[in-house]
Amino acid sequence: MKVAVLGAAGGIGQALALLLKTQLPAGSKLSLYDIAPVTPGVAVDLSHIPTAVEIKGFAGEDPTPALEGADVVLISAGVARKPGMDRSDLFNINAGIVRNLIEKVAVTCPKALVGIITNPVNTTVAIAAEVLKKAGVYDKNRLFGVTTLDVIRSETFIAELKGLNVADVKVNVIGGHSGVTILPLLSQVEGVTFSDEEVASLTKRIQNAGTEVVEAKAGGGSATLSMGQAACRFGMSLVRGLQGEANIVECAYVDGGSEHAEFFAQPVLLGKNGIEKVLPYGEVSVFEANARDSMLDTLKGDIKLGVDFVK
Ligand SMILES: NC(=O)C1=CN([C@@H]2O[C@H](COP(=O)(O)OP(=O)(O)OC[C@H]3O[C@@H](n4cnc5c(N)ncnc54)[C@H](O)[C@@H]3O)[C@@H](O)[C@H]2O)C=CC1
Ligand SMILES: O=C([O-])CC(=O)C(=O)O
Repeated sequence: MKVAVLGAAGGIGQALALLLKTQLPAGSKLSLYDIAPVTPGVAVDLSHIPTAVEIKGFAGEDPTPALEGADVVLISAGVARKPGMDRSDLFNINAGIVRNLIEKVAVTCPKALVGIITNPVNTTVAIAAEVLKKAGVYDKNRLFGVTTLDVIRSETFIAELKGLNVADVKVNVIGGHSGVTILPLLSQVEGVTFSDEEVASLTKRIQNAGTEVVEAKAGGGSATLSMGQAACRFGMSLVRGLQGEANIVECAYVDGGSEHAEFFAQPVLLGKNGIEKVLPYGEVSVFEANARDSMLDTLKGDIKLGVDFVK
């Protein structure tokens, strides 16, 4: 099993690489790439951790050596938000970065499962799909926008509010990954009920959680450590699925034939070819149905921006 992290010298990339070095199955290879010259050094640093995961670091303009033979590619390369910015403000820089990296993925490891972390995810995933289509190697079951941070935040905040053991909290988060497009399905959480006020305030907190971190870091970046954990959870689920483990389900932003939009975050069953099955997200409350329907113009606009960028 070979996992490549692109953007590996960054805040998310380093946290993710550390977690993968300690959690990937024995015999795996971990390949780190970033334009930053420190990247081979990050790999040397991590190589001193005693796990049976072989790690190599690559810097410079060309990610090809890092991508050769990769089964899973996780991409966090790009710029992060500062206070006052929206995720969509990152489009101008990150769109081109994702396009260029995916062009290399298309040539070097077209069968890899690709998880896009780089914002704005609603748009960068559409860019990746268009690039892969142009190259003639698009497989909708192998491309994912990583929305796991919305899921782990929801788990954490629900457990805190309701005094639950966080390990027991399961929640689907559907839609996309920014503002109103993030929709936690609180009505489905087992063993608890929420008042209308709690639903409204908790939904808003989950939707704004990225901004909560951006403001708390006061110009020093956005979520990196919690995102490292989220990306590790998602990446490990991709790996487990590839290894044939049963019942691996994660919410992710995918081209899953949704009636709502071309890309939509919902639960997917993972397996040896990526998505084995797109799962229904289940019953929703009236509040959730309204929130879902009213996000769609925003989400579709974000997707169109990505498609138009490549076309
Ligand atoms: N999907 C999600 O839930 C989340 C997404 N993000 C996004 O992840 C991205 C990365 O965030 P951080 O790690 O905090 O940023 P960072 O600035 O700490 O790291 C980004 C890294 O990307 C590298 N980079 C830039 N251009 C590159 C290229 N062409 N090829 C390879 N590497 C390149 C930089 O050298 C840097 O090391 C941002 O776009 C951020 O908005 C952040 C948090 C959550
Ligand atoms: O908010 C940001 O810019 C980073 C992000 O996507 C998140 O923390 O959910």
